[in-house]
Amino acid sequence: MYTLLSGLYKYMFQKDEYCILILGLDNAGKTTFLEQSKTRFNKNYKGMSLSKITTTVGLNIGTVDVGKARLMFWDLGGQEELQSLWDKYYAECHGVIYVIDSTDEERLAESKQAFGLPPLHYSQLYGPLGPASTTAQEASTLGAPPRASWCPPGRGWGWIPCSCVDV
Ligand SMILES: Nc1nc2c(ncn2[C@@H]2O[C@H](COP(=O)(O)OP(=O)(O)OP(=O)(O)O)[C@@H](O)[C@H]2O)c(=O)[nH]1
Ligand SMILES: [Mg+2]
Repeated sequence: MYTLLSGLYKYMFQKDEYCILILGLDNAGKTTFLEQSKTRFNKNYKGMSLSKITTTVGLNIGTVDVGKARLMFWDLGGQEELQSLWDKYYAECHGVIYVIDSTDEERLAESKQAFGLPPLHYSQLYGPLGPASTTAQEASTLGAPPRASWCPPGRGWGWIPCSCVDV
């Protein structure tokens, strides 16, 4: 009886958990995105002032509940010396959000290079990365690498222009 009830409870209330990496160059807006997501989706969360966000050394972890899903975000530091740590998290994550500051044209090439990691890293990814929301051509215009080099075959991907400040 206990097993039955606990199974029913889990079915009704337990959320599916997914780990999402937030990557991108330093100053791209990763932590701002995480703070805004927590503020927007977590009812009782009192967001910190965006002006108080400083560069991330290590990682920030944030949880956001969306419907029956619990998203555990890992926001990693984007400074060059920290980028070598990114691939240590791929095997554990279900998806990646790669943040690019599209107004920082001088660093678009650098951003593309930082994400254009060897296919080996990406083959460790599993789970859908999200619905396709734009074409490869549009992505390419903004400096994103061609899909084949950064998204494993059969995985979903999307390209979503947004602002994390004017929301
Ligand atoms: N205009 C504008 N500014 C933004 C946006 N997102 C972030 N910023 C600003 O960009 C700066 C850097 O934001 P962070 O969130 O600290 O960047 P980060 O990617 O976490 O940087 P690291 O922790 O160093 O890797 C801050 O001054 C933010 O206010 C945005 O959507 N629009
Ligand atoms: Mg940060």
